[in-house]
Amino acid sequence: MASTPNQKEATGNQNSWDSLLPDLPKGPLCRYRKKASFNWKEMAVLLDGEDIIQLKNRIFSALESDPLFARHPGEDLCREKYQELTFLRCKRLFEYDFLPPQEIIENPLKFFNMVLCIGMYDWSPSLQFVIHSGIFPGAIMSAYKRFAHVLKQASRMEIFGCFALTELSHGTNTKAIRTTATFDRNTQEFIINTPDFEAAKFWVGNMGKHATHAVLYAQLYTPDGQCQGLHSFLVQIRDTKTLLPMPGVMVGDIGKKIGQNGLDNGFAMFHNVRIPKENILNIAGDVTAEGKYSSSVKDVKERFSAALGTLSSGRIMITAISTTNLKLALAIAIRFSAARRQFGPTEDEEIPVLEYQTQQWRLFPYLAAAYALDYFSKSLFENYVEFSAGVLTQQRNQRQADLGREIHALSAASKPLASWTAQQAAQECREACGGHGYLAMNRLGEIRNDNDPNCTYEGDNNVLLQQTSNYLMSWMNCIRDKAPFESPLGTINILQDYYHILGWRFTATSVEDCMDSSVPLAAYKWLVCYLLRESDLKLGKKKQAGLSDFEAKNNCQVYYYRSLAIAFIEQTVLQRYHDYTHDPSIPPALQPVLKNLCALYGLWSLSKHLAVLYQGGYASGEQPGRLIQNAILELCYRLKDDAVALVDVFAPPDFILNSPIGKASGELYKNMWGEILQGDKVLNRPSWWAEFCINKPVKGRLKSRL
Ligand SMILES: CCCCCCCCCCCCCCCCCCCCCCCC(=O)SCCNC(=O)CCNC(=O)[C@H](O)C(C)(C)COP(=O)(O)OP(=O)(O)OC[C@H]1O[C@@H](n2cnc3c(N)ncnc32)[C@H](O)[C@@H]1OP(=O)(O)O
Ligand SMILES: Cc1cc2nc3c(=O)[nH]c(=O)nc-3n(C[C@H](O)[C@H](O)[C@H](O)COP(=O)(O)OP(=O)(O)OC[C@H]3O[C@@H](n4cnc5c(N)ncnc54)[C@H](O)[C@@H]3O)c2cc1C
Repeated sequence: MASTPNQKEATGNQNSWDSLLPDLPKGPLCRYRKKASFNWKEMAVLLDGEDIIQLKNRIFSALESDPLFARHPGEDLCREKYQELTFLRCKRLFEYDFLPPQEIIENPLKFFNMVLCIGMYDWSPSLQFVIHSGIFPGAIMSAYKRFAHVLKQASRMEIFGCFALTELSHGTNTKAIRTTATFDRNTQEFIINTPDFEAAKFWVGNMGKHATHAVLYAQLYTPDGQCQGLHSFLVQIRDTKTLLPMPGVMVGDIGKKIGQNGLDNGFAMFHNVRIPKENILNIAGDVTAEGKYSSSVKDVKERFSAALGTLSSGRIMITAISTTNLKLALAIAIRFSAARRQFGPTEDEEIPVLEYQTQQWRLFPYLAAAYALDYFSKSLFENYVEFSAGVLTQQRNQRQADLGREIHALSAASKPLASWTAQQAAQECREACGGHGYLAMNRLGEIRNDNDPNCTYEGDNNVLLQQTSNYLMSWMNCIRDKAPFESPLGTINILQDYYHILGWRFTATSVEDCMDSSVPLAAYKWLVCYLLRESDLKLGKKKQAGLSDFEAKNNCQVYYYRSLAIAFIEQTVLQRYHDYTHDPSIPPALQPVLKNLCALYGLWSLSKHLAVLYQGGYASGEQPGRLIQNAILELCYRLKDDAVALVDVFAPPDFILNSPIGKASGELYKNMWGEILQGDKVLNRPSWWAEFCINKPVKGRLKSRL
């Protein structure tokens, strides 16, 4: 498989890099580009590999030359028009057929990258496309023999898919979903019903206007009146020839959102809608012709996790989507900061705002996070591909089950980490660009608003973190019993040394010591063990005080379970990135800057836990806190001359980035001015000019006379 995150060596030479990646235009940013310690093209080839770069080029240039994707400066589309355009663009993606199935099978990372490339242009068509051709088929794949024809129809866009789990009154709490699917053995059908409007399916992407078929989650009832729990079904909701609702279905659009308004999120209610028996997606269980429930998974909890297993792929993808937003925002803010000059040491010399310590400290840790999270999301996706291969080949061994649990625990925390990081970064980048950051044409508002739901969909971040902390707590018995244990990906193996690690202390004595990521990594290992111990003690105390399991766990979240899950995922991201950046096969010209990024990511993330490091005795006295702070500032300073080249590595072409202040030339004023003047009716007299010039207000006419 080409272009994996495990690829360690940049292939080729200057000529081959030049043929893959064109030179960037000359301009004010050259000053920084010349000072960079590395060749940005070599770095791009190392991180993505030639194959993925070629795919990206193919997609970007197709979009740029297609009038349907043309950018219209100053245009303000109404929602209806934006939804229509999004659908036309999504349809056009089928015509391009960027990735035939064989290419995806050979390298699934290409699918992952395709979604991100289209998203860099605009998330609405990208998400519409991925819901239909990723989430919808992904959810029915496990029953694929039965549904081969549906997958074929979906691949030709003869039908259009959505994924309908959430209801008006329940989202994260999936056990409380109330839509019912009752088996009728006389007709061999399921009857789908929505008990009342609060159980209407709600928020469902593609359902508002276009979807003809839904993967629908409902409580399965057998003829004996027993509820067999949450199952998924394939249900037709609109006629494929007319797009009118099917009999018994009421379906509509939920209205304007804070972002992603090209995408049609919808609601639906079902009244005695009959679907054939075969339309159950028999991942967790099935019913016989006589109406008896059968499942190869005997444990109810395991059945529940099997029914929700498909959500992990979405959470990994959202980790990458958020990281992509992080990159877009940083590309704009860092290029702006390198070109924008304000104040200076003398009256006649103004310096780029990137030279200011505060600007570096506000932006560079996010730059480091973008590199670390990018590596992590790709590597987790590869883990997921391995897991999926096991599901498709129906492997039912212990390793496969353990791998599913571990990936669930990782993705349930990496989605919160990445989406929150991008959310905070988008705001910081907006402010880092001053007033110009607030101008819609510069795109930071769109990035911030389109990123926002990443914190909520596919499970609310705060609730998902509980899944990760539950997973970590589940190892406490093994730890106490000193029983041997390990996980398939090895992410919890540090807990084997739990007692030993709890005795570790901060030992660095100079800023130079802290320049390597091994320092924050050791601190993180201690932090995870410490928070695990404290969470366990706290839970024990709550239970002893007579609280039920439910209450006890709820009262251990803040400062304990929640912090534990966050520390664990940060440690895991850092560990993977540390291993990658320290691999001897990384080209020597690239290794120093990558190591600086890794150390900065580790120290900056760790600095948010300083209070706990002191509280638990890992750090004491003035020195540790001071050293960490000074090391962060030193690393920011060391990265200053590399920052522009580091964003050149991941910034898409100007047309895709679509931000005058973020263009590669750095000619921010020319670019902004040009765009403003291209706007429709910029210089026109307003159509309501007479309201000022002729119809003068009669002052006080409407004043109350009571
Ligand atoms: C060769 C092979 C090639 C393969 C190629 C692969 C290519 C793949 C491409 C796929 C592409 C996919 C693209 C996706 C793109 C995404 C873009 C985003 C677009 C936005 C769309 C938005 C869509 C939605 O929002 S849909 C609605 C989503 N809703 C949710 O996520 C609901 C969240 N809630 C829950 O998941 C649960 O209710 C939860 C987790 C909160 C649990 O609640 P509860 O407290 O009731 O249960 P527990 O007791 O905690 O759990 C019981 C048990 O189950 C385990 N479990 C739960 N979930 C999972 C899981 N996903 N996997 C595994 N196990 C799970 C849980 O851990 C418990 O286990 P224990 O062992 O008992 O602890
Ligand atoms: C843009 C967008 C697109 C979406 N697309 C789809 C789609 O295609 N298909 C689909 O099925 N769904 C979709 N959804 C729905 C989405 O999956 C849910 O909104 C999400 O799972 C969160 O559920 P909720 O809205 O019910 O939040 P709730 O669970 O009601 O959460 C509300 C608040 O309560 C808190 N909370 C809840 N439970 C707990 C707890 N146990 N402990 C502590 N705090 C708690 C949460 O942290 C949150 O702050 C979409 C949502 C959005 C915003």
